[in-house]
Amino acid sequence: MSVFTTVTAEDLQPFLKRYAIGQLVDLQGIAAGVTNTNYFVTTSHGRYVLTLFETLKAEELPFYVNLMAHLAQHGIAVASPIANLDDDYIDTLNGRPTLLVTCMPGRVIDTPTPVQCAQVGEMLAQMHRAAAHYHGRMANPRGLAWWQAAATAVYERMAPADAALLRRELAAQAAADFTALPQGVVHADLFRDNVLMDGEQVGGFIDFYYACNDALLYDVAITLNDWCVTVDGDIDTARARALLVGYGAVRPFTAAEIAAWPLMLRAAALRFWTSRLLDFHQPAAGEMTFAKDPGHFQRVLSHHLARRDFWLA
Ligand SMILES: Nc1ncnc2c1ncn2[C@@H]1O[C@H](COP(=O)(O)OP(=O)(O)OP(=O)(O)O)[C@@H](O)[C@H]1O
Ligand SMILES: N[C@@H](CCO)C(=O)O
Repeated sequence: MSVFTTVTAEDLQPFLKRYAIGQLVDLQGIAAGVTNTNYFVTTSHGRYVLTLFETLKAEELPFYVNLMAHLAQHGIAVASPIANLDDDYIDTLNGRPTLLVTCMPGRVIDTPTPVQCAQVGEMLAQMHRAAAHYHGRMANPRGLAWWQAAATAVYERMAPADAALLRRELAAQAAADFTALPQGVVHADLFRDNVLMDGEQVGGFIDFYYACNDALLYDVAITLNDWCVTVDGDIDTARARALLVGYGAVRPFTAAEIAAWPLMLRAAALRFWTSRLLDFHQPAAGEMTFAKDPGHFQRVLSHHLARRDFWLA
């Protein structure tokens, strides 16, 4: 469940008076998600999603919320933040910072088709273009230094062969330099469960709370590693090609990106291998965790290491 902070209709009515979105008609807790409390809020004007932030503080939110507003203004399929009558996107309810956004069409899908992957690739490239003039800045909080610290915390609990693979890959990534690649704002967590698909179209990208400034190619690799791999962690060629063609038709890959692609796919796998290892071996005290399988991203990485044919464009 993902209602950590309960909201009743009585709580919501005075809150909604601070907005211009009509009268409350219905309030439903949303079961999916593990980080924040989310509710569908239906008013006489339409359907919205209310998020109560359980860990992020109000002062940490403007980068993400202003980014969503910027992208929505440029026609990207993201939920559009709704401002209150003081012209603030971030408000407070039951002791938590809040955000009210438009409800996006579609649903999370488990088994995407190549056509859906192409649409996600196309929207991701459009998102990168639209974010090019976004003024907010955010260093990647889950970059190399974080992977190294996470690995240090879990090495001794890992099987020696797995720990050795992790050490080798961290050394390879420490020697890599992606700073000359095209940079910009990346979502950095565009897994299937952070995209609503409306049939074959992208209904909306959600959950921008890992967004940051980094190499654009990193975002492509993270997305492909989730949308276009089989259950055993190998690339599904048809889905991968579709996603890359969809992306490249909007923002063609540069020669430097093509050269960096094999190592970037591994970096993106390493990012989630290390975070899942940490969640698995060292769940944060008091946090409600549903640890995801770290072994999956170890297998994704191993397949990338064994691969000889890296097709990007
Ligand atoms: N703007 C939106 N329109 C429609 N549905 C939404 C919207 N935002 C969120 N949802 C629904 O709420 C669910 C949970 O949202 P989300 O994944 O952002 O949860 P979270 O707990 O905030 O984040 P996390 O994925 O990190 O656990 C989504 O799977 C989706 O069904
Ligand atoms: N998408 C991540 C969890 C949220 O960062 C994972 O599957 O490990």
